[in-house]
Amino acid sequence: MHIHTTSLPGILVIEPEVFSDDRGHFFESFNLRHFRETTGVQDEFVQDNQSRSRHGVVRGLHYQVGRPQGKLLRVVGGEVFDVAVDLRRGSDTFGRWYGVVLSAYNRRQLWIPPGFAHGFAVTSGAAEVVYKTTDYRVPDCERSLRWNDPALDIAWPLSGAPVISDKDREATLLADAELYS
Ligand SMILES: Cc1cn([C@H]2C[C@H](O)[C@@H](COP(=O)(O)OP(=O)(O)O[C@H]3O[C@H](C)C(=O)[C@H](O)[C@H]3O)O2)c(=O)[nH]c1=O
Repeated sequence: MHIHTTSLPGILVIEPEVFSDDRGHFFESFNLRHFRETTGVQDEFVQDNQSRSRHGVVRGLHYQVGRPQGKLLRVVGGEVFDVAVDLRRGSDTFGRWYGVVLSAYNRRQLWIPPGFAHGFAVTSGAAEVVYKTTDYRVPDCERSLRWNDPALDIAWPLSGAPVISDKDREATLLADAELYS
């Protein structure tokens, strides 16, 4: 497992060790002891999520106030451009975003600690995203940040208007968003 720091302190890109032979390949997609030892992250994961989205979908930018979720993401089919936005009031990187391509091919994983909004754009025909969270979903705590907020200026690799949910169509701008203290 190789750990890469990013432009946003706390956000990590993880590349698993892949064992290939003439049958195909094997890799440990998650090993709690190894994850904790190599990243130093001690958060506990309590929920696994999986979503499938077609080309051009943007899911996000989502976060929970009061019950922030850390997320460990990977793509098991297709490819996405995955984005985290720092919403921690007082952070040196507040309002800044980090994006990375996650795909079934590159097998990269992304660790996003609590305190960030998260979203992704599907750049393949379809994408299957699986991720662990460090707290449960609490519907009343869910918030949406506008994917195309000019204040964020996220360089989404989209060729046209994305397919988004009604919830995301009504998302909040950063200037009006509830933040993490
Ligand atoms: C997130 C979630 C959703 N749901 C139900 C609620 C809805 O009936 C349905 C779809 O929910 P939603 O449209 O909020 O799904 P996404 O737009 O993929 O939301 C996720 O997208 C971004 C990328 C995230 O990082 C979050 O994990 C999450 O907000 O699944 C559940 O039952 N449990 C859950 O944990």
